[in-house]
Amino acid sequence: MTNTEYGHLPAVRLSAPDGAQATITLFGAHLVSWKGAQGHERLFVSAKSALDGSAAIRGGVPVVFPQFAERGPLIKHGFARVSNWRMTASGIEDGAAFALFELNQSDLAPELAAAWPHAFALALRVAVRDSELAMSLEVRNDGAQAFPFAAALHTYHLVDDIAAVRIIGVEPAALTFTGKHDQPYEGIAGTVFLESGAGKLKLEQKGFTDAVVWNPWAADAAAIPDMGDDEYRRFVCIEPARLGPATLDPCAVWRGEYRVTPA
Ligand SMILES: O=P(O)(O)OC[C@H]1O[C@H](O)[C@H](O)[C@@H](O)[C@@H]1O
Repeated sequence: MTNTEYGHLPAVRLSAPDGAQATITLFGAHLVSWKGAQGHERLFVSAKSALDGSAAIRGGVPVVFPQFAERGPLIKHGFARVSNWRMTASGIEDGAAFALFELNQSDLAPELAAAWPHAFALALRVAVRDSELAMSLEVRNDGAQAFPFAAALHTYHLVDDIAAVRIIGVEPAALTFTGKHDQPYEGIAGTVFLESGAGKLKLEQKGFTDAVVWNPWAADAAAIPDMGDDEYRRFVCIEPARLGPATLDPCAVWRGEYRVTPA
């Protein structure tokens, strides 16, 4: 693990024994780059993304918690992606480079903590090697009252051309794209395949019972200030999610796991 910067944001770089690398900003515990052993990038980040903490990063793997999108009173997708996390461990395990990031209520900006007054603790583990990205998200309730939450790992997969993308495992037939797509899929089986010009990936999730697939297409992309007009062609979001909201009892822990491997 080495300390680095991503834009203006403090970040850590993980280097696996096989040559794979990852970069994660402390702002959001946001995975912004996963490069295979040959140096090719697998995640999309917009060239127009804010990289100074003024807004969530547009791309990579935003951590969505404790609210999905605008399904509640909090800021869109919750506060996890716009809060500063702490890195609490890192190392090499099973040939992968890993790091652990934590966030709890006392890490939040006062207005964010006031808007969601629950004693929570989040732990995000990211592990990479050439042939695998493994992430887990744990949510713990350290308070005396149950709380509701939603969570997602809002992955922006880098693709050559959205028109050539096929997603298998969310709909009865292969999903292809000819326009805007923004669809939650509740209660999916847990294995999804992404085929694109960049190859075929197997996406596995546990604990995350749902998935959301999003591509804004041209008109919406043009209206998103931190996205280039043509950038929608270069990514598809497939988001392992627990849309719920789920309820977490005092002392209880919820765990979601996510694995990306070549298929
Ligand atoms: O622009 P953001 O707040 O990052 O949200 C980006 C997108 O996230 C999810 O995929 C939602 O389903 C979309 O409705 C939303 O537009």
